[in-house]
Amino acid sequence: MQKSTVKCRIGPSILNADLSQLHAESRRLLDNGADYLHLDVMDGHFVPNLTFGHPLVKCLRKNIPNAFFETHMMVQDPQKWIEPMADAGVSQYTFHIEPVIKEVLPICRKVREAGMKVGLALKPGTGIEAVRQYIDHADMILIMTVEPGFGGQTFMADMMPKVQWLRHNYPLLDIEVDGGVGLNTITACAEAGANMIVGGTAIIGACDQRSVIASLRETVESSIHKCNV
Ligand SMILES: O=C(CO)[C@@H](O)[C@H](O)COP(=O)(O)O
Repeated sequence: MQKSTVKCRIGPSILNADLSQLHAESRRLLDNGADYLHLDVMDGHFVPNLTFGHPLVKCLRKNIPNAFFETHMMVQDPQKWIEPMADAGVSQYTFHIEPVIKEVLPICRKVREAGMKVGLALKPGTGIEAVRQYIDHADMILIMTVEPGFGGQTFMADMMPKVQWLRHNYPLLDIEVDGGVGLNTITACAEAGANMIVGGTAIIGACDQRSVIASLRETVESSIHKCNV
């Protein structure tokens, strides 16, 4: 009988794309093999940067009806945007636990009730113990490998023990890494056990997006395969 296992999925972050061409850029990423789109929502409070909100996601959804949309909510008040993002057609609502540490569980419930998957995100300074009790209420844990707020930063390899701990204890959990992930850093992520890979500048800035996405996938799939033989 085939062992059940996690699947590798590559989700480009569109943060550093030409946002005036968001539909075309998103289409191109999906045509080049992306499994989902990672949409970085920043409110200028939780992080010192501002991007876009549910109105833009809704427009994108109208043009791209079928792709899996993950919103990475880098916002101070994630409760506030659950309904608007569900209405905009978001598939997975990934929020940071830091500003809402006492309300994580009710927020997870509300996200599910609104029809979206739940992702819980951890900043680099947040230890895994902060999320442990909520893992069973989430579909995915996002381990940030840069300080959230900007694309193009240096990958923090010292976040890999968090990924390793999660994979060791939760063999079937979706574990995402985000920040500075590209061809030079994917092996560390894959070996630690990440299966959902967010790539920003490494994919958006590539001349050949298809081959970068394929290489990232190959590295992750070969690690998943090694763990299963
Ligand atoms: O959430 C963030 C940054 O806050 C990320 O999604 C980055 O936008 C990824 O970009 P690279 O670090 O891969 O360039």
